[in-house]
Amino acid sequence: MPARRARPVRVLVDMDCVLADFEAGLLRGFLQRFPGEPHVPLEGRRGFSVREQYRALRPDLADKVTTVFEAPGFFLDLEPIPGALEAMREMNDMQDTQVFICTSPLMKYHHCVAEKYRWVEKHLGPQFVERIIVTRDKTVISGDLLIDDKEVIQGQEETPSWEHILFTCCHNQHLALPPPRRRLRSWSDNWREIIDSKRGALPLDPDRLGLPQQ
Ligand SMILES: Cc1cn([C@H]2C[C@H](OP(=O)(O)O)[C@@H](CO)O2)c(=O)[nH]c1=O
Ligand SMILES: [Mg+2]
Repeated sequence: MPARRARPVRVLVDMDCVLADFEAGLLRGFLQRFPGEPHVPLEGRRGFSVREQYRALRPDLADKVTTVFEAPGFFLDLEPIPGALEAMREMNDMQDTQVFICTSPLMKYHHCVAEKYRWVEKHLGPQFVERIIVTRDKTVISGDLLIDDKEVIQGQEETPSWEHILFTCCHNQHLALPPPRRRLRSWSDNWREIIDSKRGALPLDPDRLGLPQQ
């Protein structure tokens, strides 16, 4: 039997609503900017798109809420999700584990992209800046796991290499996931077990088994 070398588990971690608290920042910004207008409280959020839910509340609110997340400083000032920074550091130090931050830019990318880089440098340091992947299409990025709050992730690749782990967020917490789909409820949940569940599927490492190398 040809011996194959083990490869690390590659984990792609989404940024907004997984590392950075987009939803809380958005609500805070909306209330500051439009104090007299109706808003959607976090416990009332449904569906990925903030814009669509504000549009349903009142059509002109769609453009108003958009000005909040397109404003300079919005992405840079987001608070980290509880436990996210510690989890990323621990994951990055784990043996046989590769961590990447896999994030999509807004179509109006002007502030968003640079601020995402600055946010990572500020909260996680320069070694994580090297791990940033910015893409509008996450299906073409290869990995074993993608931890992401967006319910459905589609793109050019119909069968992405990763398993999508839905990270729980106010807008997706009520969704019933069809099996075998898995969730990570927060960074206090069992992310280590989820990573380890991918190790069994990897080719065996001959060094560890004491097998001759080829
Ligand atoms: C417009 C919008 C963007 N975003 C986030 C998702 C993307 O980041 P990420 O891929 O890091 O989750 C980014 C660009 O769309 O902004 C939301 O989470 N909700 C929204 O309604
Ligand atoms: Mg996200």
